[in-house]
Amino acid sequence: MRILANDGIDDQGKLMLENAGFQVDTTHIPQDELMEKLPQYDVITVRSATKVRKELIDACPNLKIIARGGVGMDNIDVQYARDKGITVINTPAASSISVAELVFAHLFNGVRFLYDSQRKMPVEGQTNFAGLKKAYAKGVELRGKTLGVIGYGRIGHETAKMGLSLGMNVLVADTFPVNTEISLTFFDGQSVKFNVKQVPLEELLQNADFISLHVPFLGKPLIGAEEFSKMKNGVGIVNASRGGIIDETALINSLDSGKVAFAGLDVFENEPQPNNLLLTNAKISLSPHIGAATNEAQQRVGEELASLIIAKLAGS
Ligand SMILES: O=C(O)[C@H](O)COP(=O)(O)O
Repeated sequence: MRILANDGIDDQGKLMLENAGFQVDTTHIPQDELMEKLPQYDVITVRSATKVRKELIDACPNLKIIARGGVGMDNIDVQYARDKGITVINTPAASSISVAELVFAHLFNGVRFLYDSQRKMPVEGQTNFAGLKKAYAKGVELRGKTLGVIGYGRIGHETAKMGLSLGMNVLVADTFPVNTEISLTFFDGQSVKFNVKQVPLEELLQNADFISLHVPFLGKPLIGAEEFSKMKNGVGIVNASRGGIIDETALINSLDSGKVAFAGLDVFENEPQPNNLLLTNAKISLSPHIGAATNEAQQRVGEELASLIIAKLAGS
């Protein structure tokens, strides 16, 4: 059995697959060469970079598994592949903590203007230290503020948990009723139970000081001009889920008007070449789709993928 790990796989996961007798190839094959080369493989593992669309699936009649190391499967024609008898798997839980931590990196960045101060500090060796100190004197604390979590799946849950740990009040909005109880376990093993409050989206928009999005992209923005108009003045918003969930033009307008104080963006409508107006906006904290890009998350992803592939192919 040959496995193409086209967007890489953590060493431990690779080793597990090799120990199980699979040949694992980690050489990246460019998208336009996959039609020709993928038919030699039984399994392809991808992250979000490689697209596995209908034409590619049709070109690989012997493909047994498409394995997504990560959560979002919008780069794969999942139902089409399944209809052809191909197993499609992902690792929905492995990266939740890492994504939630990135959300807070953006939030801390936002409330203390780090995204802007880092751009301005090294001005040709002539940093206006006192001026900058004054410019960034009005930071705010997260503690005691209200965090609105839109989408309460695994990552939303982890984000809510971190918010509670920081002493934030947490509102969640989801299309389904959710279990609002959260148990926080500390290093000494003690657990304390807290509750988030589930509210309609509109109520969340009106009451949250900070908003974090954790929903899939369903073809049109969930947050546009109308939603921004309902938010508190000076709200901070973070999107580490999928590009397109926030209408980027509406976001820029809301930042310009001061309605939104700052945004943290890990994902963009146009990846890998986001709109330049976002990249150069002084009120946006930026990262290049790295929510799951930690050693720990990628190790968990690799091990989980390997286990799933081995379980599926064992004996076949
Ligand atoms: O859906 C995901 O798991 C995240 O967006 C991470 O995507 P990546 O594996 O391409 O970094």
